[in-house]
Amino acid sequence: MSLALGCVADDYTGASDLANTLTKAGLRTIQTIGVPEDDRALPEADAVVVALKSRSIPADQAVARSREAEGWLRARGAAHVMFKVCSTFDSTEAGNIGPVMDALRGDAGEAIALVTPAFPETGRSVYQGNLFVGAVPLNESPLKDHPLNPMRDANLVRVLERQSAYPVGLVDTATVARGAEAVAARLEALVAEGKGAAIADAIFDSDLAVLGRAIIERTFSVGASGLGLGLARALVAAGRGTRDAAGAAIGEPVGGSAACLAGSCSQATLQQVGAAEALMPVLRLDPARLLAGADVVGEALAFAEERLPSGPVLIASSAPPEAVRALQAAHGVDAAGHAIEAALAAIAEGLVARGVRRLVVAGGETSGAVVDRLGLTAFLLGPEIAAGVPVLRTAGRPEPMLLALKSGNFGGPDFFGRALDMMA
Ligand SMILES: Nc1ncnc2c1ncn2[C@@H]1O[C@H](COP(=O)(O)OP(=O)(O)OP(=O)(O)O)[C@@H](O)[C@H]1O
Ligand SMILES: O=C(O)[C@@H](O)C(=O)CO
Repeated sequence: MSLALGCVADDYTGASDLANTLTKAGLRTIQTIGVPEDDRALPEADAVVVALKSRSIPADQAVARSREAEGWLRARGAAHVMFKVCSTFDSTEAGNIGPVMDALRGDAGEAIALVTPAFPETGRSVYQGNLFVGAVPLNESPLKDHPLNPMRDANLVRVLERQSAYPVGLVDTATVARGAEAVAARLEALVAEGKGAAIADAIFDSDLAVLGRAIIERTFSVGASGLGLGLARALVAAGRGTRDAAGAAIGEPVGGSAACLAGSCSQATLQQVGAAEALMPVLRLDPARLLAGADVVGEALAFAEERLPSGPVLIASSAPPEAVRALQAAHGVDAAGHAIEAALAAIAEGLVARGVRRLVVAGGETSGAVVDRLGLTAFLLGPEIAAGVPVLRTAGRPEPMLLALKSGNFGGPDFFGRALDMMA
């Protein structure tokens, strides 16, 4: 395997989002769960996205796991490694974007990391270093109420400088508009100033194409799927891609029953769960009872077992911000989050034991818990359900499954129905 591009993603939904973008742009892409064993046979690929569940763990653990993933990718020919972060820069004051970026940049021998979470396809843009979600700055968007990492500052130069050991500069939109050479020159000027990273403005896909051309000969960058698009376009233009069919085939139907799990409390997911009530039986879990020791998992599996023969079900813990805050006040942010993730993962395992082979999961941390509990190790890319959300087919599992791992903020109100139709 000689990779054109290697990627280390800090959550599983983000990994599938990026793998989807790279596939559509013409790179044969595989998503692995964690760092594969050295003797693991993988299909030929132009790009590999190593998915980690490292966004919300202690920074030293995130750094160690990310460095191991980068080393695996470099050993398979990746000259450029992109650290995939959330398009809404999900992180806390302590990181983990800054600490992981500093470590991977050092391992890559890279003088400066270009950083941009811009992803115009989903309404994420960066202007003068400020991240916008749609028409509003990050700190005025629903991300200000994120259960694990509420985003309270839209200025990413400030945000990243608080997380990194190095000063952070800006490649502004006027520089990007002048093209790849101007961006490259700006990066060298920032290196001379002692900067270790640079937030790059990007509003349109064309800006991301400029950024991809400007850094493709560098060894390391940080971004969301938009930067992945820019890098992929630069690689395909240089003849490094295979222009493979963009996720057209997911192989033979996998059969079995279908189910949906939602752990995301994002505004988009709350709307999607509400819309799903018109399509299928929906069970809304009571996290307070779960944390009080009730057998919420057993009750949910009994609910599902009774109804799965008639069609899909949806089981959700998702709740609006005020309810999330009340539960966290009573039990703690991490304790509440981890307990609910573990419960949804146990429910997923029980659903598969009852014949589910098509599974839709909403939420990055939730997807990570579910995929780890099911012991899934790699995915092939299928067609796109919604921007940033592909159908995934398990690789290496005796009985194949189809999954959709939906980032909390992605997809329209009809997402669950649309996903199930495409996974039939
Ligand atoms: N009712 C609830 N109250 C409090 N926390 C909840 C509740 N339901 C889910 N959670 C927790 O909220 C967190 C949601 O994070 P998750 O990453 O799954 O979704 P997201 O952040 O919306 O998605 P993404 O990371 O893809 O943007 C998880 O830790 C989950 O356990
Ligand atoms: O970039 C995004 O917004 C998603 O891929 C993601 O990382 C959500 O957790």
